[in-house]
Amino acid sequence: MANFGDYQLQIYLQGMLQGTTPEITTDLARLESQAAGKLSAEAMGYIVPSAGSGATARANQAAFERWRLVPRMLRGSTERDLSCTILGTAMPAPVLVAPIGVQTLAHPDGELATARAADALGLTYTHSTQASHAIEEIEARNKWFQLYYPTDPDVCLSFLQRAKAAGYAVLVVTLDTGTIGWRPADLDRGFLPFLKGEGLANYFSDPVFQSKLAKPIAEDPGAAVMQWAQMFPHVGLHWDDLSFLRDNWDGPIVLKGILHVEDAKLAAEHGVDGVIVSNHGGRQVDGAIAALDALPPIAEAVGEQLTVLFDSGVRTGADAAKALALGAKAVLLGRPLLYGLALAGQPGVDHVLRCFLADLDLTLALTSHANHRELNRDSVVRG
Ligand SMILES: Cc1cc2nc3c(=O)[nH]c(=O)nc-3n(C[C@H](O)[C@H](O)[C@H](O)COP(=O)(O)O)c2cc1C
Ligand SMILES: CCCCCCC(=O)C(=O)O
Repeated sequence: MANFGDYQLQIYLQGMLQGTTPEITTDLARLESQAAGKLSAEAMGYIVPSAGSGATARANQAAFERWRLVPRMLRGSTERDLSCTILGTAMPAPVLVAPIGVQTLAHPDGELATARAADALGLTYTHSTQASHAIEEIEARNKWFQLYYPTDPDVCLSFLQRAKAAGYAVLVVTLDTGTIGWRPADLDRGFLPFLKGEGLANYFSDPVFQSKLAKPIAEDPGAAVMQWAQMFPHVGLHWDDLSFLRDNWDGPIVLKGILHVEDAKLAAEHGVDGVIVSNHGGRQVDGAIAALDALPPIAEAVGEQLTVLFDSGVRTGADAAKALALGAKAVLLGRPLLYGLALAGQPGVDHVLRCFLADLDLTLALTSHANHRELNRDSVVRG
């Protein structure tokens, strides 16, 4: 059996034997500056920054710095097994592709490339409601659908039915983006891709959405964008609204954007199957708690009842190992994949995923773990 860590040896050998080095950095924290050379200022302004002063994104990084792994010795395994089954989806590693909208901002192939790269490794790809490609266009064996719950129930139902028909296994309902956060980098440029009609593929391809327009989209695209702008903000969404999803989606439901332990308990009471502890990579509430700091109490409170997943600021194998030790069953990776996409399309995403999996695998090897399930609260200390 091969280990994900073998990618490290492959890179060394290519350097030594063929004299070639990776075109894309292996340091995921440096990807951002490398991608900056490829992306327009508008795209960088949308993708990279966080809400407001950036305090939440900084807090995410600081929290990972505070927690430290405590390596064990002499109990490791030559072969590591990172496989797991999350909410019925078999995965080769506890790593998923986070839902990311409007990926054609980064590369013309957008979500098609990201999904293919994930699929080639057997990883799960999560498709955003705000994607540049429609639900039906995604080819991946393991795919989950992320819902931004539209205010129009007919359109919402249509999304659920389309996702089910297209083979999406799990519904991820994002709760932290009832409306867009205060994002100065975009505001200063007056730029929001959706208002240019980008990232609306799921809406524009939707027959129910189309039926609500006075004219076909091709004849009046501006009116279609405005119709979307009416349906997207949903700050009035309430716990009671989840029953509509439960009634119309027969697979697992995961709530994304949970940070408060009471909300995690409410999630369990409302019959969902999992939560993603996330602050949206710091893009929504400036000054919010670091996602990693929110994880331990939530995992403790609902970890037995719900599948607890994690994202926001994960950049290294050590970051993933810390989140897993603190109670997450798997982590989702966000911006680094978009940077890989910007740099080289599908092969760029593939490289980033392989680097990340290799780093996680080697972290387990070096801390004497045969698999990620052995990580627990004793594997970390808070500095
Ligand atoms: C450009 C961009 C677009 C995003 N679009 C979505 C989206 O459509 N739906 C969603 O639930 N989260 C979205 N997210 C948030 C990610 O799913 C994830 O929570 C976040 O990126 C994790 O933090 P990280 O980027 O630090 O890894 C987006 C993030 C970025 C950077
Ligand atoms: C009108 C805002 C839509 C945001 C959708 C994409 C997203 O989640 C992001 O963080 O950006």
